[in-house]
Amino acid sequence: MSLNINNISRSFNGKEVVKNVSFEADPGEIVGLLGTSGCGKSTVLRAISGLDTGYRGEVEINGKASRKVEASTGFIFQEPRLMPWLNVMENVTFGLKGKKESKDEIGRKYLRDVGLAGSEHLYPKELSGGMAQRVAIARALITSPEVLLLDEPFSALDAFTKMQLQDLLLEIWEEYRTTIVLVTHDIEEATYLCDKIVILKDRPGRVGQEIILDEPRPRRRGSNALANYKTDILNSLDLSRV
Ligand SMILES: Nc1ncnc2c1ncn2[C@@H]1O[C@H](COP(=O)(O)OP(=O)(O)OP(=O)(O)O)[C@@H](O)[C@H]1O
Repeated sequence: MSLNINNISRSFNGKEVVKNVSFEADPGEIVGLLGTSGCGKSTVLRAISGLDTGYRGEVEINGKASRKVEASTGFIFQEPRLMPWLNVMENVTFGLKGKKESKDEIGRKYLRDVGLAGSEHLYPKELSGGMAQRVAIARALITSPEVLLLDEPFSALDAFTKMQLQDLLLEIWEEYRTTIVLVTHDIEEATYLCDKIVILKDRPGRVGQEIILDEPRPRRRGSNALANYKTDILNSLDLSRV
């Protein structure tokens, strides 16, 4: 599905925090929303998601204006937000209708996809942070979303788990070709994952620059090409001397 974000502005208590933000995501594209803390990334994502409707401007999904949470949209947040009284399988299949056996069969497929086969009966308190976030990814995928909105999904994880889950996200994207909008403040993450990076800057937040990453996958972390993109981003954020 395509996304057209047209001139989104948002004020809270009379203070504008995001101003005239516009960008597009083509079907199957991974678009990063990158910027320093407080520049309005989550505010823009909440407008796209339909969770917030108090903005000016327009969000178009496949060419159609939308101001509600669409069934075709999946969410992954910074914290997994699992229900502690439900086990892994029950958390993942919670939103599905139908008989338990058929729900469990679908659940097993998505748990396999995220590398959690065999963990169906564990409860959230028995999971590591990375496992819990894998459950959250499976829960988002099980509704077959055509758009995935990710708000700093890996920022609470240690560096190694973060890299594993970034690769998992790419594997999943290879299989489902979902359109993805990823909010992040992690420049390495953005350059490793994204086809396009929309840089938000200033207060109120506005689009500073769009960077197209014309770089085939699989990408190599630490490659010169990605380092060059990182320099471009730091320059765009006026952070190259920090
Ligand atoms: N519901 C709200 N009520 C009042 N102010 C808000 C609300 N939501 C966001 N803001 C303000 O809007 C600004 C942008 O917040 P937002 O969370 O979108 O930034 P962000 O770029 O995602 O930051 P971070 O990277 O730290 O999560 C901040 O100054 C924040 O305090």
